[in-house]
Amino acid sequence: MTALDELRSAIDKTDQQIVALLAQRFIYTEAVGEYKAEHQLTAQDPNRETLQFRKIAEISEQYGLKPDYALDIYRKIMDIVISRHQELHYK
Ligand SMILES: O=C(O)C(=O)C[C@]1(C(=O)O)C=C[C@@H](O)C=C1
Repeated sequence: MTALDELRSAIDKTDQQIVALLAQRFIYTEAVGEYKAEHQLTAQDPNRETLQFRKIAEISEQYGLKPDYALDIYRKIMDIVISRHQELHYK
């Protein structure tokens, strides 16, 4: 195995963990979406997002990750969640 193969194998293992956690997160956000639809709450909650983005930036710094990288990824994740909540709301 070359050094490149070893690095790619480590990336594959990490991707497996990321996707498993992402799937778990979407299970929770699906339940939030059902709750919101039932209680007529808006799909997006900017105050909650502000708190989350602050926390995500802090955690990124703790792990030596550029906060902008994590914030970009989380913006995308939350946009997907918001679209899904809108779907649940109007179904
Ligand atoms: O906590 C909520 O209210 C959610 O809908 C979940 C979530 C998230 O993915 O974390 C998604 C959209 C909201 O704008 C805020 C947070």
